[in-house]
Amino acid sequence: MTTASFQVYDTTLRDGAQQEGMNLSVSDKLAIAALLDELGVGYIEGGWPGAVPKDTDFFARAATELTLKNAVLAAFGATRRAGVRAGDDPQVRALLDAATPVVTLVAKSDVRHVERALKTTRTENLAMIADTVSFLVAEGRRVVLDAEHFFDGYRYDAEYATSAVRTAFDAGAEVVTLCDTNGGMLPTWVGEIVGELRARTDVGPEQLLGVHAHNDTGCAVANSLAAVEAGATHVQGTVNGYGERTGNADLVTVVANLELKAGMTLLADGGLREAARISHAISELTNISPFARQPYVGASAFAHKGGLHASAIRVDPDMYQHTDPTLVGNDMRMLVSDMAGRASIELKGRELGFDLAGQGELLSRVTNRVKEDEAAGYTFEAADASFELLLRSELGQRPDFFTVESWRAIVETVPAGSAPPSVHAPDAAAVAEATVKIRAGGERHVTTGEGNGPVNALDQALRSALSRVYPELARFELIDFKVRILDTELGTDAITRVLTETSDGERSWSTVGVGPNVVEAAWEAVTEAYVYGLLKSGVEPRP
Ligand SMILES: CC(=O)SCCNC(=O)CCNC(=O)[C@H](O)C(C)(C)COP(=O)(O)OP(=O)(O)OC[C@H]1O[C@@H](n2cnc3c(N)ncnc32)[C@H](O)[C@@H]1OP(=O)(O)O
Ligand SMILES: CC(=O)C(=O)O
Repeated sequence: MTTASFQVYDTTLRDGAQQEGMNLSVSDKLAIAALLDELGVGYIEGGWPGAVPKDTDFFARAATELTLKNAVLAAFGATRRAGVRAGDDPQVRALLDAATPVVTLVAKSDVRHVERALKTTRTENLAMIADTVSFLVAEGRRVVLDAEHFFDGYRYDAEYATSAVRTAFDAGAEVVTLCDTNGGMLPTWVGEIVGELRARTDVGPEQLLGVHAHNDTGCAVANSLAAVEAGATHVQGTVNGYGERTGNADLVTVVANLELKAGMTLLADGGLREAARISHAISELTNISPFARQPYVGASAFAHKGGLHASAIRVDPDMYQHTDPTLVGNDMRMLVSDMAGRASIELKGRELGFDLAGQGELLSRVTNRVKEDEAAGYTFEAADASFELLLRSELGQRPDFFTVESWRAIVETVPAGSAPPSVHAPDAAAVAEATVKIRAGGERHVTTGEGNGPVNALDQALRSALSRVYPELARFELIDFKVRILDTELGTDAITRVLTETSDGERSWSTVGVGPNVVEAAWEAVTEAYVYGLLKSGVEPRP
């Protein structure tokens, strides 16, 4: 929402859902609507009732299942068809049946679309706008008119595009949204056109010009801001920039810019501070991985890698940050890598709960070790747990839960039937067996494990030995395993890096292993994961 004079209008559930690969259930849409309301937007466009059956259901269920405290719902649809009365057009009636306070109509404002897509006359298109808007207003609806292809249409025939806007206002529309439907505009063009349109159109005090920008030139956010700068007071967009083709203006970025840079107050209840959480929660519901480099709310938006950056940030975070991440619910993070310096290590240490200030010799040692290990193939920015264990070993604080005497793994093929058949050779199955010898709990343990591969077999054998001493280990589960060769020109002879992610059901941690042998690299990553997991479970070491 949303002040009386400025409207924040979300179209994630309508235009966002037009993104390739997005398929939301009605329950997903209801859950997203609740999150958008929490974010504090003023308007939630729920979909196109009467055209998309799921959207018809959404509005029916929303009436009883959705309690909104900040937003109102808008139903989206088109103006009446050519040659019929608005009240007789089933699509228009379906908009009424959705029973929303706001109805948003898409209408043609580019004369080429009127003549070639709608195949009607200039006059009839204006009549379609006037009739449908006035019909809905008479039925007690607040009407937003989305002037499709407005900017392209204005550049082609400004007079006609302007007449579409005037017609909508004259018929009672509260908002006319200027759409960059093809997303081909640049900010200067948008600013000039909105300024010119305002000069040509006598927009009344209760009438708002809006903007709806697609991102095909990568300028959707900039175009939205240019329109606002030129006088638009209703801005449309989608959370995470979802939408048709390359998407819509990312509404969170637009609003964050307007609130944090232009000093406006737009979201109800200080919703901007919840933006990162809500953006990620919506990613979960859309099942589309969050984009780490997304402005403001992305995981990397305030992540610092360069040693020089860290060194200045240690003095003042503002030196390398354009704003305070907590204002959008995000966090500053330090990344440790071969680009780290002593300041990066000190700040990362602080993030992990270690006060390393003033320990110059230790910081140099850890920095050098990180650089050497990274040169050998390790990557600590993707493996925070391995970095903490490295730091602890330099501090003399790495707990000794167990010691490994030796391990071995054998892989062999057996006739199909005794194990699931191999994908490539249906008559045979590859199976693995491993033996580990470790010391833990004051005893020597020699255990074996079987698995569908050597890592799985080693993991089984290790668990079987360790769980006798550390039953807590039963909760640990490997949830991701990534292998990469580091010197591609050597092919199967290359050094291998393994990254693992392990979970205890509540949180997860990442470790890294490197070696000329993939099983050796995996063994290192897996054993480090168990050490870290036991450490964080608060288990007393019993070596
Ligand atoms: C820019 C945007 O993103 S607008 C939103 C786009 N979203 C969608 O299209 C999703 C929902 N759409 C649908 O379910 C279907 O396209 C429907 C139900 C709307 C129409 O389906 P159909 O009747 O089978 O027509 P079809 O999709 O082939 O063509 C669209 C029709 O709408 C007409 N039309 C297009 N824009 C408008 C408009 N602003 N006002 C009135 N009619 C319009 C077209 O001229 C075409 O008419 P025709 O069938 O007489 O040629
Ligand atoms: C209305 C709309 O989604 C567009 O013109 O892009």
